[in-house]
Amino acid sequence: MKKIAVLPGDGIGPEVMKEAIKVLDAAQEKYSFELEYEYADVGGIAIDNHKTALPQATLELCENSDAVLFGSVGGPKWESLPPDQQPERAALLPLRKHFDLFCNLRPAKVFPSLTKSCPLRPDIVGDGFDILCVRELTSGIYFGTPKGREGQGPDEFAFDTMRYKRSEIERIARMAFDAARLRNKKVTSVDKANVLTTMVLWREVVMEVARDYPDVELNHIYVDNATMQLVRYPQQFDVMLCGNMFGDIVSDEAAMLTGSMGLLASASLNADKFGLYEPAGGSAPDIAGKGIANPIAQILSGAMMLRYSLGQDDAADAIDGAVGATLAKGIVTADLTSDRESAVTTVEMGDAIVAELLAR
Ligand SMILES: NC(=O)C1=CN([C@@H]2O[C@H](COP(=O)(O)OP(=O)(O)OC[C@H]3O[C@@H](n4cnc5c(N)ncnc54)[C@H](O)[C@@H]3O)[C@@H](O)[C@H]2O)C=CC1
Ligand SMILES: CC(C)CC(=O)C(=O)O
Ligand SMILES: [Mg+2]
Repeated sequence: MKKIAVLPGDGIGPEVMKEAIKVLDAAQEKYSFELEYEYADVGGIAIDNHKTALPQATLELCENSDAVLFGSVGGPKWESLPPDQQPERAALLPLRKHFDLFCNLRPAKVFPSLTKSCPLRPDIVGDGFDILCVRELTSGIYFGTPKGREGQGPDEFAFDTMRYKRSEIERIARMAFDAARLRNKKVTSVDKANVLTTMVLWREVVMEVARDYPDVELNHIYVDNATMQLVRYPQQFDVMLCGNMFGDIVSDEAAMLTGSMGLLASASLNADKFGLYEPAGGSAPDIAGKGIANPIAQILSGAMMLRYSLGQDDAADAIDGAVGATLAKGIVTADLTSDRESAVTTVEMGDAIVAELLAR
């Protein structure tokens, strides 16, 4: 029996988490394994209930679990709090740091039946693309110190520090090259080495690591060009290796190119392969509570958890297959169609994926 810390969080988090658990329950039934779920508050709901975004009990639950399934945190209700008490900065970033989850995998792949939902022109999207964004998650400008605000009036200023250690770049680069070896053997390192000193070091270290992977092609691209090339010709990319901030931005763009933010799952792993699994998107306050959020990113995050932390590859493959087959039947949530009348709800999408999984 494996223990899973389930942290639904805020906004659409609890809605999509319910569907992911439903699918994981069906997978257990079909593939005869057992998961024990323990739920805990995180983010805004934890501020409301426990006066802190990351209660000690939640952290201890994660420490005592085999994996963490995370929804999303944050929203307008908590935006007026001091920045360092807001859910994203006070819960998600500390969780990532605490478990040293430096490797964030975000696979953006077009489901064949969704080429119509892709915002690119049909002649550009063609048969689709398959990109793995490998994002450094525990360093860079999101974590560098000092950061702060000083002064007053027109002279008031604010600053963040972008900092990367050689060892931090090396370990994420190795993850990217290892991943590329199992795919199409191409790494594109996204940087801004023409301007940022940290990115000069980034490029140097990536080139050094590349020497150990002569079978993998390495390219470098500046981040501004990368975001443009993604919409011009996404098929040119296999593995995109990014620092923390550029990976955050590039992966949202890649998600939308597959049809919706609600499709992009992610795994955040440490060196021991302990993982936190969450959709790449946020709490989507604009649609929260309406029952229309796409649960697929959360469901596929559950599948990634089965694959990377729990050794249930067959069940993970079956969930991936059931999602693809459901979409292929034309069953889509509102984010994937302009014909809102035909869209299914969050719950109906979860039910359809469960039915497909059990029928396979
Ligand atoms: N990992 C996390 O917990 C993250 C939390 N956030 C937080 O979430 C809040 C909202 O952030 P936004 O910038 O608006 O980004 P967001 O990703 O929550 O939403 C951006 C757009 O994508 C849509 N969207 C996202 N997920 C969807 C889904 N599953 N189905 C259908 N549509 C979906 C939303 O409706 C919205 O129009 C903020 O407080 C932000 O800080 C943002 C990103 C990650
Ligand atoms: C909310 C941020 C802390 C993170 C984010 O946008 C992300 O990880 O995609
Ligand atoms: Mg983001």
